[in-house]
Amino acid sequence: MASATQLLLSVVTATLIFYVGKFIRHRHFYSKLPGPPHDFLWGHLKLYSETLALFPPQSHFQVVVTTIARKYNLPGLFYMDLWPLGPEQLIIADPALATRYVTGRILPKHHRLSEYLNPILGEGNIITSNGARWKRLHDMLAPAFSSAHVSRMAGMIAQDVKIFHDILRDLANSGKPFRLQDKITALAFDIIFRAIYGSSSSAQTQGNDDLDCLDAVASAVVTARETWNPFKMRDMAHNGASAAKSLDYSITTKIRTRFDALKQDSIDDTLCFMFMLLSTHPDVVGKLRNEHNRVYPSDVETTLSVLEINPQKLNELDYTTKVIKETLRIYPIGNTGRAPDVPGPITYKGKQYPTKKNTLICPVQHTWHMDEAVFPNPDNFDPDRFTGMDRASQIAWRPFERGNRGCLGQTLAMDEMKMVLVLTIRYFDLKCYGLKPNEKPRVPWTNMDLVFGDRAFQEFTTEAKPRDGMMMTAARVKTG
Ligand code: HEM
Repeated sequence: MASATQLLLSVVTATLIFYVGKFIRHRHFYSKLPGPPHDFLWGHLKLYSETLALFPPQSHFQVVVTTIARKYNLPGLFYMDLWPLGPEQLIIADPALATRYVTGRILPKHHRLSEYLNPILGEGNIITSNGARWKRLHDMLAPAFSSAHVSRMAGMIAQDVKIFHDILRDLANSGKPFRLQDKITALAFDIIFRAIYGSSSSAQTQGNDDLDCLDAVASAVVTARETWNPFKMRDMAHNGASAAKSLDYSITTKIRTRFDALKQDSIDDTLCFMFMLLSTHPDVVGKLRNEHNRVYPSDVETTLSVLEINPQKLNELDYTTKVIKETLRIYPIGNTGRAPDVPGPITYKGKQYPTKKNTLICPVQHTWHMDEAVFPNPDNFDPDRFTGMDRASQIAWRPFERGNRGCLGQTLAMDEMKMVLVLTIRYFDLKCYGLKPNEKPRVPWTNMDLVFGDRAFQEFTTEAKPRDGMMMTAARVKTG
């Protein structure tokens, strides 16, 4: 009996020694690497959570990384030791290094992305796949998003955007505040549905069950991520699975892998932030209106016809493109997470930086998009900064990421956002509703919250979303 107890004690002691040894080796390894102050007990966990607490609830981690990079003056590349709650991260904050490592090579997507996104996007989706599976999906989807195909679809897209225009007109007539995000999400869903299946989903006018199911899956996964309560986690897993089952049932007649692309709601996030920024920049709105009046007829019906007949005219919208680019510079919707293809050092400025099999390589666009050295006065919404911009800054703009794993939907997204602006900005003034500007800035690198309150900070759901659905009011622009 005594020997059984001794045996048990030895096993417990050996296990303890093993884990303490592992802990010490791990923390020691990261304490020697470039990064913010490292705590032997907490690694960077405490710093991370203290920095996150500076922001409103559920803020996107990219603002945490930017704050830490700025506070501790960490240019280029640094490590975040979030073990055991998260993988150790190698943050890339230099766009040139991102170009070298993410554009130049196809580093595999990190398994953490699959763990988080697969419950929402489905197993084997293009965003988290690697290798032959990704190649097959990419080759299948790429023609649907080519410039030529998007151009052919422009007329159909314009019709959906016109429905959005009509909805705004009714809202302007009513004067009632509304959640802009809901309206734009339905628009984006209609368009992408049409792009892939060639028919309308009528999400804007009648609502759509598939869209509701998508929302339910995403919201269950996000709630499960935010809670420590095991019962709530279980309930959310159940809710998410049953919404996903309904969705799968509803799309059995459609090609599942293509459906994955529907889960891109990045366009509506971007448009919400664009209208938010425009609401306080009448000078930018004036320039947009001038450009649209120069390229298109003044009335909405004839403009719609031109959009349908001659979609190439969208390429003449130089300033409009800059407005979209500037919005995505300040509010990128998220970033990629890669794993080293072969664990080994990354060479940067002549020095070598180690990676392990599990290291999450994270180029954080937001951090260099808000870097004074790359984009001067980064907190200013200034579309004209893209005029005559030097090559380094041009390449540093990477909200769609770049290279083989860059966004397939970029052309579609840009064209859609241009059409939305063309069919709205000359006809409506949109104003933020219920803003509560902060009295002092939450963090030193932005004053946006002095104007927009906590809405200035993107919320982390599946990507970087607007807070509270971006409540707005619309008013019709007086002509003559
Ligand atoms: C403003 C709008 C958009 C932004 C900012 C954006 C951004 C991105 C980013 C950053 C990635 C890389 C993700 C990663 O590496 O983990 C990506 C990938 C992708 N995006 Fe987008 N996206 C947008 C709209 C769209 C749209 C409308 C579609 C299509 C319906 C789309 C389809 C895709 C696909 C299929 C990929 C995966 C490409 C691959 O892995 O080969 N995106 N997007």
